[in-house]
Amino acid sequence: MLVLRMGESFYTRTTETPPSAFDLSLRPPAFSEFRGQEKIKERLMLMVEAARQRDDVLDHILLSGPPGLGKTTLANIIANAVGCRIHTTSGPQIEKAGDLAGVLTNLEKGDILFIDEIHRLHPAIEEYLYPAMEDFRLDIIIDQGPNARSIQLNLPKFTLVGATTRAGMLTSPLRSRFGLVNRLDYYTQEDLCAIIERSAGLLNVPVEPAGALQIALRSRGTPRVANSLLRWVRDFAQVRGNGIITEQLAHDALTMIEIDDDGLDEMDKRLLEAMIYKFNGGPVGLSSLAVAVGEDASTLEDVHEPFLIMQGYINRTPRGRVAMPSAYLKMGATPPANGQGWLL
Ligand SMILES: Nc1ncnc2c1ncn2[C@@H]1O[C@H](COP(=O)(O)OP(=O)(O)OP(=O)(O)O)[C@@H](O)[C@H]1O
Ligand SMILES: [Mg+2]
Repeated sequence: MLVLRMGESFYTRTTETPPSAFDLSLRPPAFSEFRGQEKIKERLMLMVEAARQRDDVLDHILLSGPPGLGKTTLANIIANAVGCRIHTTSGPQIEKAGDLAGVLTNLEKGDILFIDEIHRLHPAIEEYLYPAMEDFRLDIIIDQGPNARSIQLNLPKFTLVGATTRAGMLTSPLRSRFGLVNRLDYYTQEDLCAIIERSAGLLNVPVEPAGALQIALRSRGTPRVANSLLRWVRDFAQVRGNGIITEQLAHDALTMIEIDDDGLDEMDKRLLEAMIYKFNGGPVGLSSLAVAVGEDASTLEDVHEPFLIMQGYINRTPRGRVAMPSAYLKMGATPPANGQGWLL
């Protein structure tokens, strides 16, 4: 139950950290410009079409996956496709039940409520979401003690789009209330090349296909990384070249910021180095690794680890993280002959 004291008012805080102008200008506004994630796109387009035919509101949608793969972008595309307003907030921003009530009572029929980092919602607040999602109802208690009165607010039918980098941290009651759960995957080189060429077009920078490929190879399967590397290469091309992004120029530009041919950055390499030399290949716990490399554990888990696991450099076992043979080779070390570490 939501408890509001008399005189306390609902208020909305739907302002998340604004994305940079650069991000906004490159964000595809429609499904037709959103490259890759074909299965997810197809499902979402079908849902939008079905709702349109029935003149109904979209079912709730969960988008999960590592940072920078397009969750926020897709939420905005969905809102554009249904032609409704999108209200954006995030798990940590909804501190009190009143915050949620403020957000929910601001919605109009068909609106999209986008909750980023939904896994960080407070469990007590999550409970108010259940009836809101299922029956479009909010149960509120006004005042306390003998004056307490219960009020039920009917909400307009809305669509909740939740985004999370940690689908595993969502409680099952919350997860089960989403009609469609989508997990975004890392992008292929081909898709990344197309995204880079599109962004380059918007930025008015000529890019040769081989130049785009050099950037794509180092983008860790992530459009956000691709766009920020492109921005750096554009600066480099302007100052050190003739403005055109060729293969050689992209290579020189990316070498200057120490991103290797496999897209590993300094922190990835520090992580592998620590695993191999400090922890003898593992198994090692996440918090020990975080201390060893001087990085926040959740950043390691959300950003670095999924990519290193996908590339086969490390593995996650019940006893901790272990370095795989390719990690040893990458760092110029010899994998242990007895398989200690990675075979555990
Ligand atoms: N499929 C795509 N095609 C073109 N550009 C894309 C695509 N996906 C993402 N982008 C670009 O990548 C950037 C990051 O995407 P977005 O902000 O949607 O990621 P996110 O999954 O919400 O990340 P986070 O988990 O950090 O919030 C955007 O600026 C957008 O321009
Ligand atoms: Mg986002």
